Amino acid sequence: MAGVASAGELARLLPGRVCGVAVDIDGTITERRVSGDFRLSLEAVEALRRLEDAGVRVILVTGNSVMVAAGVARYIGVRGPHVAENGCLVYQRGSVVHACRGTARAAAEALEEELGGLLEPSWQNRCRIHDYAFLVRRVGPEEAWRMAERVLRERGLRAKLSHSGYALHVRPLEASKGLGLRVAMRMAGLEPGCVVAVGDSAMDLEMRDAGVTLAAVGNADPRLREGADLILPGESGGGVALLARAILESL
Ligand SMILES: O=C(O)COP(=O)(O)O
Ligand SMILES: [Mg+2]
Repeated sequence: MAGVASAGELARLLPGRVCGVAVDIDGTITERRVSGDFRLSLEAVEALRRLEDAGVRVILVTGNSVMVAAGVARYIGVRGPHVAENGCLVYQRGSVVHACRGTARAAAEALEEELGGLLEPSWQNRCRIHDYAFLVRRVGPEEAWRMAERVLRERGLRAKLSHSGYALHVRPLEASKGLGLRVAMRMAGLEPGCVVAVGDSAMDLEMRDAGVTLAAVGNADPRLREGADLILPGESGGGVALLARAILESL
């Protein structure tokens, strides 16, 4: 269990000189971690801008589509590269790198056919290529996951299911936020040892595979709190603002 860092001790838990931060979007730089509430935290936006101005690279790492990731990055003003579709796409200045070879499109179509009343396709699915998202209706996420697994098994479709706390994702087997983050760090010339990642859901544990320090926001999913290197003493965007302050003070 990662220690809950106070704002004061946070700086001591960070790598020597932080060169970059990898931040999840929904639940992490939003005001709250509430499905359907996507309002960005203005203190997190300010904090990310201050990090960029101080030369600390900001990389968004999200399950959202590349269009959403690119839009959020543009209007916050963070350079990237940015990781979309839960690690499958890496975007920078108009060009896209496919970190995944496979696509879960056929699996997504099967879920839509068989579970249409329970799984509502995300509006972003029309501009996705590898990873597809569904809003869960009328049943809990665990029940939806079990039903989706059954459909994929019966259809003989091989795909990975993950839940972000906001949507059920069906992904290529090789998909991982860590895969996309490794590609993004390579493009940015950043060593994983000086990058701090921060997220809110169990899917963000995948960022640890990229060799970075992983922080959980204070209100993160318990599985992320358990597996992270540290837990921030603030919720969602408030936690990111505290992390940024500790990084800026350590520079
Ligand atoms: O796309 C989602 O389901 C959640 O997005 P996130 O990865 O930025 O939390
Ligand atoms: Mg999230």
